[in-house]
Amino acid sequence: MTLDISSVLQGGYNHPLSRQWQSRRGLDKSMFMYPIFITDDPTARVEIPSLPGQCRWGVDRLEGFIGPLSRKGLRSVILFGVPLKCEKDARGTPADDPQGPVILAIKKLRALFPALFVATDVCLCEYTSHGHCGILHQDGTIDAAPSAERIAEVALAYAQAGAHCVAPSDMMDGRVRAIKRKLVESGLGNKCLLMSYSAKFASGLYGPFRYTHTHILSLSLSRTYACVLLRRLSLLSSSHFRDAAGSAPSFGDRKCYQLPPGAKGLARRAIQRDVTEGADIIMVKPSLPYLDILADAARLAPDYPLAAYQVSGEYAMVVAGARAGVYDLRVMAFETTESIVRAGATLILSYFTPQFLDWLEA
Ligand SMILES: NCc1[nH]cc(CCC(=O)O)c1CC(=O)O
Ligand SMILES: [Zn+2]
Ligand SMILES: [Zn+2]
Repeated sequence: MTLDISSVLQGGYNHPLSRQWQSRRGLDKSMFMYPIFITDDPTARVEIPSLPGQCRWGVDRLEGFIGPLSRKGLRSVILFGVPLKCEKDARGTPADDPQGPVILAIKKLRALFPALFVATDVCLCEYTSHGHCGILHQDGTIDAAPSAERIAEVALAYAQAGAHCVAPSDMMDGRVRAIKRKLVESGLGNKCLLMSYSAKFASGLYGPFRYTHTHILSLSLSRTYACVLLRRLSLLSSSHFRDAAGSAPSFGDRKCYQLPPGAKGLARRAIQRDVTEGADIIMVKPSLPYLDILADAARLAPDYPLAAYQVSGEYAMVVAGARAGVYDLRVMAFETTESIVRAGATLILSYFTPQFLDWLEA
């Protein structure tokens, strides 16, 4: 029996919030999905200097952190694992460790906040020894089929732990179909939403995010590949040094899977591909430099909710400009967000979410 994943629609509107995302409307609280960083020290609350106002949180802190936001109208979060103590390997084994921070956080948030929509970023880079988002051939290039399969396995583990939504951010070929298939086969096809980072560009704007994964400035990360040390010698500019202990690859870059900034055609093809592979929500990332892609996505996939990720570097830019006295923070947070909605987004992944809960208070 072949599995017809294109017949499965219910996963996309199983939740009251995902039903709201089906229609286009003006800015409101339910459009915001808040990205939060969960680390493996249960009591941690560590500020992230490059992302002012954002912290890495331990699971024991989630009640105190999310409780007040939930009372202000927070509807959804997306979880990013920041493992700092685990043993990383070539296949990203800790990604679906039942005792890992993401799975524990899913369970905790579901139990504490029944009305909160819990999405999880799905990627291997935080958990692989080489820091790439997939599984590699001996020569260091991406091995597509096992990468998609492994990512699907991790997504399934998050869905089984109770995630309402799994969101693959790796940009591996075939992973949307692999994930959807696994969800359907496991009886979760009509329960768990698949939000695909469909058009994710190889952007300089992920800098602060990679820094969120930085524990100590250390050069002792991965020694799996012979070329690493050699390459590292040429990568010791301050910015690469900073990335070195985070989720940044220990050699090479992500340009073989994330899209080149000028590649409108590839972005359009990736969006259409993910639609046919069974995505329930299409995402464009970053947001502001790619509003044309967002508008294209709205035309290419008019029948789908459309997400935009205003990424760490965009947030940092808005905050930095405000701190430098260039403009008012609130004015620019609204202006950038409104432009994203105008371009066609029905939901926004935003580090400004807590502020908007205050600002949108009627
Ligand atoms: N797959 C990892 C991942 N998932 C989300 C982001 C960026 C999020 C942000 O910058 O806010 C990244 C960084 C990257 O691809 O290098
Ligand atoms: Zn990744
Ligand atoms: Zn590569």
